[in-house]
Amino acid sequence: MAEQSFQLYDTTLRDGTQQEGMVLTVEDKLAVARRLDGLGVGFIEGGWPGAVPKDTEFFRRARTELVLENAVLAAFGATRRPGVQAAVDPQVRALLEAETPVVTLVAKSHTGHVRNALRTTLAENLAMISSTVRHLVHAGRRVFVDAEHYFDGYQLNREYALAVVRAAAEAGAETVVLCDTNGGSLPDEVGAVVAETYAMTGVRLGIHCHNDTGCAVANTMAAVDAGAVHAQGTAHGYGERCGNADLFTVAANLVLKRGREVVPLEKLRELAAVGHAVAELTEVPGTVAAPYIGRAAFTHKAGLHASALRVDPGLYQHTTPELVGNMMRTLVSDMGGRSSIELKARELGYEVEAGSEEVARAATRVKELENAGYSFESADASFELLLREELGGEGPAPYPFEVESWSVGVSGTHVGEVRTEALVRLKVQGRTVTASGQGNGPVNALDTALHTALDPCFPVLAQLELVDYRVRVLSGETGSGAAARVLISYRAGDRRWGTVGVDGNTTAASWQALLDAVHYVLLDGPPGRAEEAPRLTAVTAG
Ligand SMILES: CC(=O)SCCNC(=O)CCNC(=O)[C@H](O)C(C)(C)COP(=O)(O)OP(=O)(O)OC[C@H]1O[C@@H](n2cnc3c(N)ncnc32)[C@H](O)[C@@H]1OP(=O)(O)O
Ligand SMILES: CC(=O)C(=O)O
Repeated sequence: MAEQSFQLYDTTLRDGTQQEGMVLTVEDKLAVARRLDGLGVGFIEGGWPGAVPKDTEFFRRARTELVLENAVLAAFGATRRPGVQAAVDPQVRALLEAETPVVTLVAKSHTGHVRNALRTTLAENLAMISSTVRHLVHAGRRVFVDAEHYFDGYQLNREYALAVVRAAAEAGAETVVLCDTNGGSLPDEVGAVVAETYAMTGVRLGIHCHNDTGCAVANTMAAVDAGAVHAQGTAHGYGERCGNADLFTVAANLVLKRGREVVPLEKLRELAAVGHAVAELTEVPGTVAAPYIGRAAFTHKAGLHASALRVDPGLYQHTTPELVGNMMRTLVSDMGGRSSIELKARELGYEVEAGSEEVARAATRVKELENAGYSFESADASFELLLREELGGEGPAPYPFEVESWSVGVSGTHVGEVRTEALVRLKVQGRTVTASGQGNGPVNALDTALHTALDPCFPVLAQLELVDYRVRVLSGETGSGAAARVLISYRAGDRRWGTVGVDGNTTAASWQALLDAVHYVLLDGPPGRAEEAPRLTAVTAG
């Protein structure tokens, strides 16, 4: 196929919203469109005006509220109904009233669908495609045709599927997009059908894949390799049933693996940020292990991986994370060794060497503690405290307060009122401070009491916000017989970190995790962490 300009086409706002659980307001859709435009995608399909009232409203508001710098807006809809003129078909009129430069028409290309779903003749379906495309082109629209069920239709009746492609192109469609609507095709089949279709029609082809065999991205890449010059997808692969091809993965693959700059390289660096922003807006998170942009995409847990990564990150990474706005991370766990500790320590800002005794001690302690039920993967603050103890070389760091005692009481009344009260007794700067706190449970009450006691002396603690609390019962899983592991997540400004506690008693495990958080902040963890300062000096400064 001769070199043709490549189109990256996003259908998050149409096919993406066909995903179970995805409900977007017009405001959400406008915001998602702005983020995708910022990424530099070529086309944004906004919805189906005339069919979905919210989408009609989206296109109405888009005229004044959506200023796109990169993308061209497309309205999606069906060909005219059988036996009706395109000009008077209300849905075709709604497509024109959306006033978008591009209209994408879904058209049947599978004879079974024409006969059984549309309940019309094969000839009338071709006429529906031709007349609708001509009508829209005549009205000044660029028209793309999504040939629905193309791959299944091609297997059933190749001549008819090809006739649909020709009819659309001859009527003026700019691109005919071959759709694996049921998502059941495999890459070799998709590649072969795209190549044959191009060889027999010479029409500019696109690809739209669903993920029902887990092959939507692979099928899209196979289609591109076979000559498709327009690829459709959705953010995070959102979409009907198992979803669509993930547009973020497709974009990164095309740019980094095929050298097709479907988005500029500098925009690709925003891929992860755009992915997270879209997930926030839709409230449907992408998967942690999503290629390129997932939190785990460049995260390393195994010790042997860490040991090679110290020498050369390319040894366990297929590309450079920064190219897609991601970063390499190391997890500390019982599956790591000294190299994992070194890499994690460096990530946290400490200059250490895997060969040092301190690092070896930290690695041993992590293995022992994890065997006793701790988990440091998401408790980076607790790990940093452990590391500092080892690097300081003098046992526990000198915290600026001591715990004398703590207690929690839960009481109830005959009318069902439940009261939880915590009492803490601390030695702060030479004085004994007693404080109480109430809460909706023991952790909340202890947290309140700690803040009441400490915030007046250490105002930085006021920024510490407990955002998540998880408890896992460990019966029989650990060497020590400990019963509960508590993980607490905190936020201060835009920083997040976690702590861990393990004990036979859930409240005592929670108290450990709460104390770690306070210690961490007071030993110059976030907030107010001095990024530039060598971390080790802070240990001795206490
Ligand atoms: C493969 C895809 O994902 S394409 C996108 C699919 N998206 C959607 O369906 C979301 C928006 N859809 C809707 O709001 C509604 O289904 C509408 C407005 C399109 C149609 O609503 P209704 O008229 O109430 O009918 P219903 O939802 O039962 O759909 C059946 C009708 O659509 C027709 N139809 C089905 N596929 C097509 C098509 N590709 N082109 C034209 N008409 C079609 C059927 O022939 C049937 O028409 P009939 O009632 O005149 O016999
Ligand atoms: C058009 C479309 O969404 C499909 O065929 O899957």
